[in-house]
Amino acid sequence: MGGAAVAVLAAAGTRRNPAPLAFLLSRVVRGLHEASPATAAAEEDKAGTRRPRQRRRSGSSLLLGPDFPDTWDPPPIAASQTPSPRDAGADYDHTTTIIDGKSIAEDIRLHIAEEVRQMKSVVGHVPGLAVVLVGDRRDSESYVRHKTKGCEEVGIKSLLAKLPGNCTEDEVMDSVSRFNEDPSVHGILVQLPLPQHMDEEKILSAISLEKDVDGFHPLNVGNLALRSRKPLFVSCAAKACIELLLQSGIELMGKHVTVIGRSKVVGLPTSLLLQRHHTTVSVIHAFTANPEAITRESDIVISAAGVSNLVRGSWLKQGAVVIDVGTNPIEDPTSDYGYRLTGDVCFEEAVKVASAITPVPGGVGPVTIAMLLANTLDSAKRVYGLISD
Ligand SMILES: NC(=O)C1=CN([C@@H]2O[C@H](COP(=O)(O)OP(=O)(O)OC[C@H]3O[C@@H](n4cnc5c(N)ncnc54)[C@H](OP(=O)(O)O)[C@@H]3O)[C@@H](O)[C@H]2O)C=CC1
Ligand SMILES: Nc1nc(=O)c2c([nH]1)NC[C@@H]1CN(c3ccc(C(=O)N[C@@H](CCC(=O)O)C(=O)O)cc3)C=[N+]21
Repeated sequence: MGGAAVAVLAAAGTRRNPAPLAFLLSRVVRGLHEASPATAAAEEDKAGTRRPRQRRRSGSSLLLGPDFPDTWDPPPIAASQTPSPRDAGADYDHTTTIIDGKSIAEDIRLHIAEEVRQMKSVVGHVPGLAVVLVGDRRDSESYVRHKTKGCEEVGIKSLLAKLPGNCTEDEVMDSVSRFNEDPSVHGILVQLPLPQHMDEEKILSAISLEKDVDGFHPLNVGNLALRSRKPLFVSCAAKACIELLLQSGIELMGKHVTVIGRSKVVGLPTSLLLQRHHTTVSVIHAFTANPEAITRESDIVISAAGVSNLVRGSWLKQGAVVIDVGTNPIEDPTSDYGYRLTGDVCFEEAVKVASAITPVPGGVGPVTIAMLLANTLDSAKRVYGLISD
């Protein structure tokens, strides 16, 4: 293979296959929805930025928001026969697409901001997201800062309960209860990991099902797994992985996807969500023998193990698509915060083999945060009767 050329998949206009944004909210939100596309387009024209991409048609596989579950329905024949522009495994002169998660997240935030503005004008309220942060892990503090900034950008009210690492479990439970009862809060996220002396399951179970924007509640996970069921919320990282693939024009149906990791935060919900998109899923975990034999057979590899450089170039089939969820802080005294982030994938090797790959940072992370905002908006819409399910 010759040297890999690298293209950045960025703004909508330059995307090879501007797959319609699997967009939020839309159809069932009368009143709110009707004004949305025109207003957003007008604003973006004014700002000289891009137009929103087309919404998915009814009956196709919507991912985000209330229309989520029809991903079980077979896609229209025409769509399924459309060859992917970068069919994984195809023999071609190699150009690797670097999938730009920052840009995709920015698009999503633009749409959310518009919906929030309309919600405010129609019902006089904005969505609210509450985060419970225990301890002072630098990476957790950084993610929470990103969440707060994201909220500010789209007009979502953000609340933070910051507790010391040596606080009691009851104090954390009290914060959760307060947010459960606060009508201005529509989503609650308890930042993980919690300190070791705390019972994570007990604390997460205390979050009201209707405010479980992380999608960790057993009913949400169970409904994600069951055909014909509708979870209220789906894990933000899982949604981010699918959104990145769809936005990059990668056909999912019938593809062999390997997910590395089986946690409730990423691996498990991602493998379940992928099945709703008719992929064949292999799951690799810490006890899997010879994982590289499985990834080498895969059209798409999604890694969420939390292990730097786990996935080497030799683990990938030529032309595979790589989604690197791993976000691993590595000590680095030369960096401002004393650490830098690496993914699970050895990027320098993988970029030579893959047809498309997400970087770390700037790949899955920003889209995960955008999905958290989307879940919070959906939750508020349910409360204010703007969703009919
Ligand atoms: N970018 C983003 O938006 C997000 C990034 N993350 C990042 O994703 C990574 C995973 O997060 P999370 O799921 O919460 O982590 P967990 O530690 O909860 O889960 C890790 C999973 O990976 C598996 N695993 C660990 N080591 C190996 C290995 N050597 N080979 C194969 N599988 C392995 C584990 O297997 P087993 O079950 O057998 O123990 C487990 O299922 C982290 O780096 C995290 O920071 C997380 C959320 C969002
Ligand atoms: N209850 C809970 N829900 C979570 O979803 C959850 C959690 N706890 N605990 C930790 C993991 C990790 N996670 C990330 C989210 C965004 C970025 C992100 O935005 N990353 C940026 C860089 C961030 C930075 O520079 O610090 C990027 O990759 O470009 C990363 C990681 C969510 N998690």
